[in-house]
Amino acid sequence: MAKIAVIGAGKWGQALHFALSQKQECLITSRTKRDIKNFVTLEEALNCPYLVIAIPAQQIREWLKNNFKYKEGQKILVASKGIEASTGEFLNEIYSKYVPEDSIGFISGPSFAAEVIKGLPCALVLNSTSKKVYDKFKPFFPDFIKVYYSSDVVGAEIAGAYKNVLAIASGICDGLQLGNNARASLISRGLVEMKRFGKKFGAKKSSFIGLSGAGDLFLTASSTLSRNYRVGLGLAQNKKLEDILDELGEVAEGVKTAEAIYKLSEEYSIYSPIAREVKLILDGKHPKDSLKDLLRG
Ligand SMILES: NC(=O)C1=CN([C@@H]2O[C@H](COP(=O)(O)OP(=O)(O)OC[C@H]3O[C@@H](n4cnc5c(N)ncnc54)[C@H](O)[C@@H]3O)[C@@H](O)[C@H]2O)C=CC1
Ligand SMILES: O=C(CO)COP(=O)(O)O
Repeated sequence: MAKIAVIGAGKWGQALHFALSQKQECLITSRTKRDIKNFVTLEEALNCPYLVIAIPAQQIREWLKNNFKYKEGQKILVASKGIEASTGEFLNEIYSKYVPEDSIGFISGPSFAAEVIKGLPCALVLNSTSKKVYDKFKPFFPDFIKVYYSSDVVGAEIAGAYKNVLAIASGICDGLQLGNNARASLISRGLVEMKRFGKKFGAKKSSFIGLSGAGDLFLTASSTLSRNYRVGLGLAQNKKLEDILDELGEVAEGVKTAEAIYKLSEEYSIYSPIAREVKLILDGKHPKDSLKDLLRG
């Protein structure tokens, strides 16, 4: 009987399923039936003692409410990266109503699904307030993934969510052909910005200079493999957001997360100029006007 199951068969769920199938049998489930080895019903997946949940951040609250009942002893790994836009709540806060804190972990770090599913090497961080969660999940991972431990759940979550917004900004920067200097400036100021934001919520500085922050930011903000970066490219071409997202056909968490960061920054008086401009561009501001405001500010 399989011990571990992935919930959500999007790009990341499938890549994690591939990775976690290297050393043991791993089940997978999603809303619609897929032709994937070891695809099972949701009920069967939920009976496993180890679950990896890879559904988009904005859908998690509803999904938990409708489908999830924690079983004593279960360990949960959350693979999503985003902040809920309607409430500004972090994922660990949403999950805390369903899963005991010592039984849940959050994965972060640079990891394009398209490379993981080819078995290319990468390094991730498993963030949990309980090291036991890391000790339990680590043996499931294949040799091509190095998994580090951190207790900074909030820092990892903020870094993973914020970098998606910065990747949109970077895509806009490249789409406008502003050059390599501009992109490097944007990324490094973005790193400072996400660290400042994280500090307000108790995140550790080290998470931002490590894999969860700089690692994932450098990756996502400089590659067309990133959906968020591609959203930025589209915005720079004055395409409508709706059309960009339709064409993408996959989730770009930065779109909703920009809204969440904007709201939280207003509420807590945090200076977040890049995230703010991304939110305004998503709402229709011209990217060139944003650029002028950022350079002036
Ligand atoms: N693709 C990647 O390289 C990586 C993605 N992530 C994160 O993983 C999460 C999922 O991303 P992807 O799998 O890439 O997105 P995707 O767009 O490829 O797939 C999303 C999946 O979630 C499912 N889903 C959507 N709404 C649902 C609901 N209400 N109930 C149940 N399932 C639902 C969809 O059916 C689909 O299978 C995101 O938060 C993303 O930021 C994290 C690391 C890498
Ligand atoms: O989080 C990711 C890589 O670590 C994936 O980024 P995108 O969602 O922008 O493709």
